Amino acid sequence: MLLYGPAGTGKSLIIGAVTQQIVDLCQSKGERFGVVNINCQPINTLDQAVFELVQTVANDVDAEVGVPETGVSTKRKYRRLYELINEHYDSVIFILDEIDLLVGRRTNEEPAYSKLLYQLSRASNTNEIEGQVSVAALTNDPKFMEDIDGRAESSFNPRDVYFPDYDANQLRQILENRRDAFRPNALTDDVLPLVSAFAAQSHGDARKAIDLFRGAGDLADERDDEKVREEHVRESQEEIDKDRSLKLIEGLTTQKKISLYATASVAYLSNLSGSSVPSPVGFKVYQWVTDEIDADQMTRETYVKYVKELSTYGLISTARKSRGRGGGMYMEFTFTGEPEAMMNRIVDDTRLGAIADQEDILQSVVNAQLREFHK
Ligand SMILES: Nc1ncnc2c1ncn2[C@@H]1O[C@H](COP(=O)(O)OP(=O)(O)OP(=O)(O)O)[C@@H](O)[C@H]1O
Repeated sequence: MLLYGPAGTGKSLIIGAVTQQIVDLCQSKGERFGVVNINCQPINTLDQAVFELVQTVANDVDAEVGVPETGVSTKRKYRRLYELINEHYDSVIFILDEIDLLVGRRTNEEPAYSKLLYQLSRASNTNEIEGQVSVAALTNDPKFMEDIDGRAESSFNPRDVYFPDYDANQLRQILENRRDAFRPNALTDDVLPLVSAFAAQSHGDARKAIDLFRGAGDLADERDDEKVREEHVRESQEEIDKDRSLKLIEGLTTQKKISLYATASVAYLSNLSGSSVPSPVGFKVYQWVTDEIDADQMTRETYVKYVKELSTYGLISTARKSRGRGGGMYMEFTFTGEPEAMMNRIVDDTRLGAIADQEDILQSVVNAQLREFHK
């Protein structure tokens, strides 16, 4: 089977629940049904994946692993895997969670997941495993099968099971079952519908819906409020959104980070009221910062382009302004979130740390430039 769909739509949960039912059913008939479940995310190579499978089975049946992790061929590991399975199970299902992440080390070779799927799904045909073999591959990637080798595709040839996003009703039912995480009567009536509606609107991910539900509870708890109310849900959602946009910053190139940092510092360190940043001032501060840390210096157009780009992430808004007759036009940047939080996020991982240590000087540069601009 190929279980695919976006994150948090219940793929792992459902395959776990269904196989548990099969295990129980088989047990009542005196059959041994093995469930061999691994998550491929931390695994780098085919060899490690096979070893992980051996370990998982050995653990489950309380047997010796029987092969060393390194220093023997992958073939030996497969052999040990089949040996353990033949000894202890009548039939088996391999569950390979996050299968698309098992790519292996070499780029121009058949990916590791393709080889693994090929081997496991044909192990029954080749009699390496004596009983029935099922393979369930779980992935978020709808195009997963496109990268599978033709040979693997014809032996794996899965039945597709698609897991769509949950809608608000489904999320509500899922959360209903988690009411017991709260004290009796702690939830006001609008909390569950609101969490479900927010979660359905933005992603349909049960894991995130549960996080939001818990976040609202945490907030009420921190404030010693008797009940969890709508406002706790809204604030908790705001926190999550804020954190998400800050995370975006981490992925920016160094030049974009410097541009954003300089602009944010004008908003944060300005002695003037209001935190909008005229682009000529932002650019002067940007030049000062690049000089200080000895980084390349882009033109003013590029600087403005970089900062404007951030408005597409909703971090800032931009407006065109006129300096009055004969003064020309400039852009004005206004931060939607806290400029200080952005600056902190940036210095976490760049050379800009050196600038953060001289905030006094930066502040005087910012204010000198602002005075100059408004003269
Ligand atoms: N139908 C459901 N009923 C109750 N809880 C659910 C349901 N679906 C998902 N959950 C909960 O949501 C969380 C995520 O589910 P799960 O790990 O199964 O998703 P997934 O589709 O495998 O996601 P990923 O691709 O991110 O691994 C888990 O805590 C799970 O218990």
